Amino acid sequence: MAPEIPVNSIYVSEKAQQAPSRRAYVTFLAGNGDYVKGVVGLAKGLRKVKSAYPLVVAMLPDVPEEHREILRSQGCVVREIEPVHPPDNQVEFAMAYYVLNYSKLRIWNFEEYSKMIYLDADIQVFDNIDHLFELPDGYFHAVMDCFCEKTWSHSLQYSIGYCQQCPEKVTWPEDMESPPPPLYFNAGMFVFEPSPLTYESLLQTLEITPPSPFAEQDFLNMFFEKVYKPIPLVYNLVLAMLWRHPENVELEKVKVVHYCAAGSKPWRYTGEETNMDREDIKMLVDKWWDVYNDETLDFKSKNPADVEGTVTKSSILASVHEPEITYFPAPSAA
Ligand SMILES: O=c1ccn([C@@H]2O[C@H](COP(=O)(O)OP(=O)(O)O[C@H]3O[C@H](CO)[C@H](O)[C@H](O)[C@H]3O)[C@@H](O)[C@H]2O)c(=O)[nH]1
Ligand SMILES: O[C@H]1[C@H](O)[C@@H](O)[C@H](O)[C@@H](O)[C@H]1O
Repeated sequence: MAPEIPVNSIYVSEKAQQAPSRRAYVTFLAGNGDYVKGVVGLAKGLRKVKSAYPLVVAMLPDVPEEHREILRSQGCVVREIEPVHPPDNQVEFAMAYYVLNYSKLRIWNFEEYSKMIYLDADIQVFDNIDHLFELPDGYFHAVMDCFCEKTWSHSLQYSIGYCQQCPEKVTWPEDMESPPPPLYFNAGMFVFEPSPLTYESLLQTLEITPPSPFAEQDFLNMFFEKVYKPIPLVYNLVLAMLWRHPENVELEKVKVVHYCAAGSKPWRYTGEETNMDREDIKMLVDKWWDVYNDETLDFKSKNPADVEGTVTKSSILASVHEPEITYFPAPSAA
């Protein structure tokens, strides 16, 4: 059950005036695996679209120093965070490693920033989205998710074929005990205001909230239910939308692509998984690589001392592997 959270309880800190210097993008990085490539791609993507704001990388202590160095050399602001653990519970996460993502809650404590745009490391920005910093404070802005992929098979929505992307196709049965679920966002991209009070409230609420399959995504949906404001899907194209709801997608207008469908992470892409052989997917994966491989997008520091160590960047990146989870025990299945 969602707690009652009136709009004014999303604390907007007094310091949260919209000074441009206090705005930033923020992403999350865990482990010694290959998601660092996603962050490098994202940093270069933001540079390509001439974003005016820095990219902060909130990272767990298990990110190795050489990966931190790569990110600094790409102009990122490296911020170490402590892991956040959900209360013990027997839950089967949609993907076992989703337990890591509760640590994202730490970004509400980045109070030197007044407004931030969170982007997962498997996101690429193909058009400037700086204007989203102008969205009104006091809300949680994000794109509505789709419930049609197998990762949703634990849910009632999936079992009856209901999706909020096309609520008239399979309507919510009248004889259902519960009302249709509230609008649900994908937590790979959102606009928010850091605030120590919201941060404390998030952590305290987490302590009494049992974990659930989509980990922090479910939790944030519950916590911010009353202040959630959907934004157009061009700001976070969840790739499954291409085959589940093509009528809702105008691909040429999409600004932000989220490579979250199984098999779609560009740096692991083989084309073999279901739906990965589609022309639109191949085009989007190629587009990601074009940005990643474009050396003209590498950060050019004004201070030569800052770029020390960048010579070995390519060789380090070429050798990074899929992540090993070192910080959290694997969650037990229900
Ligand atoms: O080993 C890892 C695993 C994940 N991540 C970070 O965690 C993010 C989320 O992981 P995925 O991108 O693999 O997850 P999905 O896109 O499938 O996840 C969706 O559901 C998750 C539920 O926990 C989160 O809400 C996430 O933001 C949302 O897009 C990554 O982008 C990355 O920033 C790492 O740094 N290292
Ligand atoms: O929010 C989720 C998440 O991003 C998963 O990675 C994806 O498999 C689902 O389709 C999506 O609804």
